[in-house]
Amino acid sequence: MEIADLSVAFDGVTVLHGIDLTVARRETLGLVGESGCGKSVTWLAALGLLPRSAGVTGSVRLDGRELIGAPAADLDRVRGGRIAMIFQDPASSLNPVIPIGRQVGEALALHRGLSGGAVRAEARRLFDLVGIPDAARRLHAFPHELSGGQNQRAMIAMALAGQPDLLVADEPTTALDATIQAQILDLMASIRRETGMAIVLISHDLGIISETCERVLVMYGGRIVEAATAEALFAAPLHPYTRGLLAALPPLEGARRRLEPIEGQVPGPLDMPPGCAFAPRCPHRLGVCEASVPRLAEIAPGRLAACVLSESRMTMPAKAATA
Ligand SMILES: Nc1ncnc2c1ncn2[C@@H]1O[C@H](COP(=O)(O)OP(=O)(O)OP(=O)(O)O)[C@@H](O)[C@H]1O
Repeated sequence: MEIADLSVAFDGVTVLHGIDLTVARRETLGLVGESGCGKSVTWLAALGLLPRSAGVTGSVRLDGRELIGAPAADLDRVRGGRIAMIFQDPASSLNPVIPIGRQVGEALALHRGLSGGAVRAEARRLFDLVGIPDAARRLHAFPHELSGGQNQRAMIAMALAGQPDLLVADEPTTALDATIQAQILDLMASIRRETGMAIVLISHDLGIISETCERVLVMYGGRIVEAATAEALFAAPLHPYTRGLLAALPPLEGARRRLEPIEGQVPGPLDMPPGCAFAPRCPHRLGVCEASVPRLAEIAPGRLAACVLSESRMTMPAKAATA
């Protein structure tokens, strides 16, 4: 999937500013950033799921075919078929008055053209695959009869019904407790290994991203501010915002240290500063940062950052760069 110069405005106020990103087959891509930075809007816009009133410009291509402005019937085939999306709160995404088996069955009929016994057999296979115990009985259950973790597994089963090439998971485990969270992430990883589908994981949690994703995009103020492999990003983050996110994370190993919060708050779309959106919170800001928006530049192969200081950071010893 190739997204180019994707922008979104609500009531004339731009919230997403020219996003460029690609997702390759079988890849796991993480999208991270604080609340309101545009993670969800990027994907809702890409899949044509925003309200009609939203102004969406740019290009979203799947295997070269443009999705922005594509006929509704084409988008219906893509959504759920080629690309599936799961959300934070399974209970609000599932229909509360329809047994979950039937909801999975509808997806199987729509995207795979199955009917009758074939639907029941495949729904059961999918429930087994996502680890819902006693699948035959649970297919008849309503969402309120299942736990949060089981409902999220049912959502994943529904997402898999169309055999998608790409699964976009928007905070899929935020509503779940820590052990169930780990199980759901393991489940997604094992399904990816089996099916070869790509996964885009949207999360505000860098820990989850580091464990799950090969490549990471960091978003701030409706823009991508850093892009790198997970390994490079966690070893030596370039953008001061990424460094701030990492400094605010409790270390799992080594000596305990005081966590450093990022002072201030993410600016809303109406009070976006004129230059770099992070400048008002940045401990290293220069005059130039407040004057113009820094370009997302390739600092090294596969490493992009939108910060005037990132080039010099790249040449600094790692210890100084992360300080
Ligand atoms: N339907 C809408 N109408 C108006 N503004 C919206 C709408 N949807 C999102 N926004 C605004 O777009 C911006 C980006 O929102 P988005 O939901 O993409 O952020 P996010 O990074 O996914 O945050 P979160 O982690 O809280 O979901 C925010 O300022 C939000 O208020």
